[in-house]
Amino acid sequence: MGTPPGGRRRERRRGPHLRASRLSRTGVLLPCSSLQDRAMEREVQRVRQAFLSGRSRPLRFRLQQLEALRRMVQEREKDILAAIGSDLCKSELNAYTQEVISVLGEIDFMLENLPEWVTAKPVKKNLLTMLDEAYLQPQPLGVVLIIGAWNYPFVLTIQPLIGAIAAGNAVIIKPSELSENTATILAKLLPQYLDQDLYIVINGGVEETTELLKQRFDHILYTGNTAVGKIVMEAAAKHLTPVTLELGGKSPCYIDKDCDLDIVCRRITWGKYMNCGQTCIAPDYILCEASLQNQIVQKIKETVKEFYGENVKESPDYERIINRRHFKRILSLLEGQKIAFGGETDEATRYIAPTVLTDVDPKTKVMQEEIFGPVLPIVPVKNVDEAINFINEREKPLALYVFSHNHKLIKRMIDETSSGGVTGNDVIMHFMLNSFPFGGVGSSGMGAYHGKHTFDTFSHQRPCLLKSLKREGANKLRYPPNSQSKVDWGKFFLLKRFNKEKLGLLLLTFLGIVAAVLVKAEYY
Ligand SMILES: NC(=O)c1ccc[n+]([C@@H]2O[C@H](COP(=O)([O-])OP(=O)(O)OC[C@H]3O[C@@H](n4cnc5c(N)ncnc54)[C@H](O)[C@@H]3O)[C@@H](O)[C@H]2O)c1
Ligand SMILES: CCCCCCCCCCCCC/C=C/C=O
Repeated sequence: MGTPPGGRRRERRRGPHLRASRLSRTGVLLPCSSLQDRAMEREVQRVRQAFLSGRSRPLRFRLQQLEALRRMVQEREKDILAAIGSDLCKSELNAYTQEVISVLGEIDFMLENLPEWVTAKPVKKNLLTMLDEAYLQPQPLGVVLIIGAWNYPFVLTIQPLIGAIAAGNAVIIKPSELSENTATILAKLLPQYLDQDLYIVINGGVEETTELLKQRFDHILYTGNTAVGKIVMEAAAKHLTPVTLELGGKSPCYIDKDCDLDIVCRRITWGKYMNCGQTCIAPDYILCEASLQNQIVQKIKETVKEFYGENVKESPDYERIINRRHFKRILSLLEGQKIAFGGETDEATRYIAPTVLTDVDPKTKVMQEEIFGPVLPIVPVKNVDEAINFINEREKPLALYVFSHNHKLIKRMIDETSSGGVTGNDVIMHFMLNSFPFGGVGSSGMGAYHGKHTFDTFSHQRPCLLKSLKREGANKLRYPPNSQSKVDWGKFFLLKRFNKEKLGLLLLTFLGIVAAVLVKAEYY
């Protein structure tokens, strides 16, 4: 079990940390001034120089760095779990299953597949290029910036890093300052295990992030809220830097009448109250027919007792809200609502009990913003058609959940709505399958990562066509002066069409057969 949150004392500690405006890389503290701005520029330059040295590119080096990262996670597991524990009041066991397992799984997956992914892939050729070498070569983008989130401060920062290293990039990692213990441990440990010039951690708050975003990167992957996502994208646009934005939204959960409510409620209770509701893909609210409401409340209540015991506050499996600002924000969402159960709070420890709201009016505040806390509104709808309309009238969510025995209904829900990802008859679990791209759509984000998708996100698929300096005769067809005959040849080579009235038809046909045979021989 990590250190329990220290209430006001911890809040005070976090204040000066931000005001001190420190750029800390391996413990370097700098005064708050324009000197610091230049220091930021120099740091990014230093990383770029390291990238330009070319040493991040060889497969052997990437594999070594990934193995070193795995060693770091294994050897310093206790420190990492303690840091996550202090930030979110999370037990070691929960920190391990919710964060460390995914990181280790992702590293293993990369190590296993990277040799194949980095290999150039031949592409299909046409008649014009049949004698040439044509392939796609994945190449690193350069210096990438990863801005992590605080709610799963380890996995949401390190998982993108794994793919960025695998793709051969240099990386600047900016952990969230809200999860300050994990930010500190990352700044301490990563330089002990990874190349210190290619992969650096910059810690700080809004001021440092703002300064960092003025620099030029070759890709930025940001995880966090939509408002800051727009700031990141605007800053990136100044350098035409591509972005991956892993944002949030209100992920709906539709419960059909035809289902096993005991199981449904157990799964929803797990996904909603895990990490005290601070999960980007947590079910945000429930849509169901009014007749189901009371049963759902009763079953979630029973499950909360089964999971966390009589006294949730004492459970090692129940976390706390990250800070006072978010605590107060969530409390404000309860105003005027019908609390079916839960609702107990404790400001000193930022505890909010698992809470369910019933008969929620969609116009109220709790239905206007992502809750990101342990509050579960139930919005009654007449039927699945109304549920689909309800979802489609709102911003596209990061996740969608639908529970039913009726497979056709689930398929219909998928076909007629949009969201980053979907899990049918469960919640959260699509995050755990690394063959899926993880990301949002519309206001829940753009781009995706996990597994090969992270490698692709941080790579450029470079088309390479290698020709010979011989065979100039065929190339003359495209040089001026142009003629009808050249056009006919062009049609033949590129459109596989030829003018039947023209002489030479027989010759073209013959050539066509020869070319087809050659292409086939070259391709297979
Ligand atoms: N898609 C995902 O994988 C994912 C994962 C985690 C969280 N999220 C989303 O993140 C949201 C909640 O977390 P949050 O940390 O964004 O909320 P937050 O508002 O508490 O965090 C603010 C963060 O943004 C930074 N920030 C604030 N103003 C800034 C500015 N002007 N310029 C640069 N940076 C600035 C801060 O430094 C801080 O790190 C939710 O919407 C959640 O769904 C998404
Ligand atoms: C023994 C079974 C292990 C399954 C563990 C599932 C843990 C789920 C962890 C979810 C992590 C969610 C990441 C967050 C994304 C956005 O905030």
